[in-house]
Amino acid sequence: MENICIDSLILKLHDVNAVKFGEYKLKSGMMTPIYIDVKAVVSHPALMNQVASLIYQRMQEEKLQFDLMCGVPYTALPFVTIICSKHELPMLIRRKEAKDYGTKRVVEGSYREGDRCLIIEDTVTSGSSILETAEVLNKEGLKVTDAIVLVDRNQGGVEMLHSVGIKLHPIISMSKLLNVLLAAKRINHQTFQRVRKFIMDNNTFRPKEENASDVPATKKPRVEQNLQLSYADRAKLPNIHPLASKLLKIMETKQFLTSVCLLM
Ligand SMILES: O=C(O)c1cc(=O)[nH]c(=O)n1[C@@H]1O[C@H](COP(=O)(O)O)[C@@H](O)[C@H]1O
Repeated sequence: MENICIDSLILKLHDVNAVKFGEYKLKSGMMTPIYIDVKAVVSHPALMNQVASLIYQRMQEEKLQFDLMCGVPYTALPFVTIICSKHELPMLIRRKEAKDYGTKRVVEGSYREGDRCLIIEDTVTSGSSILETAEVLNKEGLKVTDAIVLVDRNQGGVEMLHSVGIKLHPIISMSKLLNVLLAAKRINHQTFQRVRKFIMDNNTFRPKEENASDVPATKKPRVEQNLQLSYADRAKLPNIHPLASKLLKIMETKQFLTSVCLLM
């Protein structure tokens, strides 16, 4: 029953262009062949309600204990509003920037020190956006132990958040999404394999002991994973030094010319 529901939701998300294939830039700066654009759902009220119901269903299945709910700004806000209004649950709004007038608050709503706050997010890649919101809530004296996400891109967000004591509960995983789209012939085998490979090659999480310098893994992809990329792809990596990028581009051209010479 749950599977049927998730499968049809994935197809509806694809119908409204909330699942995009092409070349998109992630928050980390990395280029991706797939982008989950949950914002597209806001113009489809029936789908909005369905997503909100699935999030609520997940909260119940996991028997999550909390005093308040908060969405990661901005896409998750309408879903949290629907859930909190329908089930009469208290919610908080986290501001991205503090106001420089009025109350100057970064978290709007009523809460007490020690209250448990459940975080809701639309898409997770590295988990850094959820962590950022959790840190803001922690500074206000709130506790965050759990978060729910509509789409987990399977790129290390669950593991990263686990390492800081937050349990992430994904509703749709990237692997499930790709399998459903392939089975429904919404994408072909080539796209399926290309996106799957990108996801597998670009896990953003590195455990603490490996990450000795404490640089976030999102900003420091695995060297061995990068070596599997072509020279051209390595030249496009977000934190590549401009000189290294130039050299890699030259190497790509040289490799191409060598192949042409060999063919002649
Ligand atoms: O930039 C992203 O990583 C990203 C990928 C995607 O497919 N869809 C998407 O909405 N995002 C954005 O990236 C955020 C999650 O990335 P992390 O903070 O790395 O987990 C989301 O809050 C979105 O703003």
